[in-house]
Amino acid sequence: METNFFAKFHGLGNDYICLDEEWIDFNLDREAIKTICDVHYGIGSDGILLKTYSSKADFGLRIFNPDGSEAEKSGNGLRIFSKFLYDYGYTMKREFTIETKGGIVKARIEELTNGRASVITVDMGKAVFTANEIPVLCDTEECIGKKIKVDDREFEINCVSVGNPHCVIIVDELDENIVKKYGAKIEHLDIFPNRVNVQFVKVLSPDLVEIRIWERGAGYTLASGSSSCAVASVMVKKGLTDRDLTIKMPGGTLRIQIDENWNIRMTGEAQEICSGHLSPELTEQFI
Ligand SMILES: N[C@H](CCC[C@H](N)C(=O)O)C(=O)O
Repeated sequence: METNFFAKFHGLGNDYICLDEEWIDFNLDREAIKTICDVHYGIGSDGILLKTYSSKADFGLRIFNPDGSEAEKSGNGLRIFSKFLYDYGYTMKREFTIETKGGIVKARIEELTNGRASVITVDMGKAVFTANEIPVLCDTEECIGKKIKVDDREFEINCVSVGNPHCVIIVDELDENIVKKYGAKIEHLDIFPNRVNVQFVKVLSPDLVEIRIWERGAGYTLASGSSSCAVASVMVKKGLTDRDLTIKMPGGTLRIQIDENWNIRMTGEAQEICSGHLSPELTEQFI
């Protein structure tokens, strides 16, 4: 590994830049994150995955959104990070643990293609519906099937945490314009003290749903692993699907399995895009 080395990956079109905290010579602060994630002043990305030391798991991971905020969990991010660890020789194991701000998860390299990780499974932890653990301000213990009004429109929301907070809205038809207009407003509602990720979901069959995503701190993305975990948990809670289901997104599909104790397993692909070094003219701004 060399100083300021980076590798860029995507998980179903949700892209991330991997950095190793032992190999960066600048301060990865809010401004640095926003610049690196900017498509004009930086590389461009839906976020940064920073490899850190962990005393509790095999590896540590910090997850940053392109607005500079830090997330507790990222499903696509965890598959990508697992691939980064395996492909770049940080581990020879096919199964290992990763400590995130939202808890310790277990990753498994399911398939290799040409010796590189291609399909990864992550045990993402448990779905939590208790309102004050999400958090969401709500007059009942759980915020399931609650009606809210946003400007001129009413929505029925179902809130869940999978380490990071989510607001799931079931619709008959998916409309990208609605997602972009109201996702941004819902993200910042006062009832969500830490903001929230928003998903609109259309049920297609007992084992297939389609979603559109507005991510906290990132906006409209083509796919989201933790969103898929959140949606699957709400679907099972409301009895709308099987416990083993496929989530269809613009960027592709993920398989999610929810067990009787609300443990979530996510399986899907991750692909490398490019690698290289951040130039001194970029990083010297942040020393
Ligand atoms: N924006 C999210 C983190 C990234 C989630 C998404 N990219 C995924 O794959 O789970 C948050 O602030 O909680």
